[in-house]
This record gives sequence, C-alpha cells and structure tokens, in this order.
Amino acid sequence: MKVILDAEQIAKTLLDLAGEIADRASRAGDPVIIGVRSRGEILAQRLAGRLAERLGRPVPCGTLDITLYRDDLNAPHSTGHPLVQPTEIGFDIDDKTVILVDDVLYTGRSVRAALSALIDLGRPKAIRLAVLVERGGREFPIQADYIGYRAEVEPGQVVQVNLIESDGKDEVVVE
Ligand SMILES: O=P(O)(O)OC[C@H]1O[C@H](OP(=O)(O)OP(=O)(O)O)[C@H](O)[C@@H]1O
Ligand SMILES: O=c1cc[nH]c(=O)[nH]1
Repeated sequence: MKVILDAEQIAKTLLDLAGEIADRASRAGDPVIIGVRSRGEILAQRLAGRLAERLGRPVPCGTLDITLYRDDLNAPHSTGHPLVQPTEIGFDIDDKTVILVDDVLYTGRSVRAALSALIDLGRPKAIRLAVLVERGGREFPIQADYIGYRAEVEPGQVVQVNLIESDGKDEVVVE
C-alpha cells in the first residue's frame, strides 16, 4: 500500500480545485455542485464550502445516487437487491452549470451513469466533471474538466480514497 495523498495534500488539492472552478465555471454563470454518492458527496460538500468562500456567496450543493443507472445492475454477480439511497438535490438544475464531483475517475462507467441520472432531472446549461483522482483505464469516452491528482497506477491496482466523514481519516492510497 502506498499513500499518494495525505490529509494536508487532499485539503490543498480541494482548495486548488475550488480556485479553478471559481475562475472558469463562474465565468459561465453561478455553478452548482453535485456529488456522486458516497465519497463524491462528501467531496462535493467540501468543494462547495471552499467555492463559497472564494465567490463570497453560498453555492448550492446536492447528492446524486446512481445505483439504478449503473450498467452492471443486472450483471451475474449482482444480488438483484441494490441499495438505492435518495438523490438529494434541493434546487433546479435547468440552465445551470453543474459541477459533477466524484472521488475517482477510472473506466468512466460511474460518470456515464451519473450523466444519465442528471439529465433525467433537468436540462443543465453545461455539466463539468471534477474528480479528486484521475487514473488510466477508461472504457468510455469520458474525461474530467477539473482533476485534483493524476495517479500513475498499474491496471490491477486500486486507488482508494478515504475521507474522515466515511472512513475516519483523509488519505488516498494505491493498493
Ligand atoms: O470510473 P469507474 O470505473 O466507474 O470508477 C470510479 C468509481 O468507482 C468508485 O466507486 P465504486 O463503484 O467502487 O463504489 P463506492 O462509491 O462505494 O466506492 C468511485 O467512487 C467512483 O465512483
Ligand atoms: O482504482 C479505482 C477504480 C475504481 N474505483 C476506485 O475507487 N478506484
């Protein structure tokens, strides 16, 4: 196991991402932040806080559950009883610039599912993707607009993002 980001580096990376989003996305209007459950949700809340400090106004933040949109929902190993949790987006996404947030971008399948879930909720002006960690191995033509850290990992390795709120500690490791 190798630590690629410690708590201090995660905090700095989120601050830098918020700065980039403030510079680029806010030029296109007021951005809203939506995180993919579960760790994307936590990162989205942190990012929205940093962004609000940068912009000097509150930034709406919501949570998207992609369970029913996953393309492996009916795969042979699936239990057939997915744990579906609510999508919690208390604002209208029509005509907004949505910053979709996830912890890791790998094959792109989770983001594809998130895009399907999002466009069922409205017609945003634009959807941009922000990830804490990007790694190789894309299976779909999906790339991130805002990347915290590019991890150089082998195909068999796993990037694990641990966050205080869900895991008791902020740390990104490669296993
Ligand atoms: O680009 P992809 O190949 O879809 O991989 C990235 C996704 O994998 C992880 O989620 P996972 O499905 O492991 O569930 P988790 O949210 O419980 O970690 C991670 O949180 C991303 O959402
Ligand atoms: O390395 C990976 C691949 C998929 N999802 C993760 O969280 N990490």
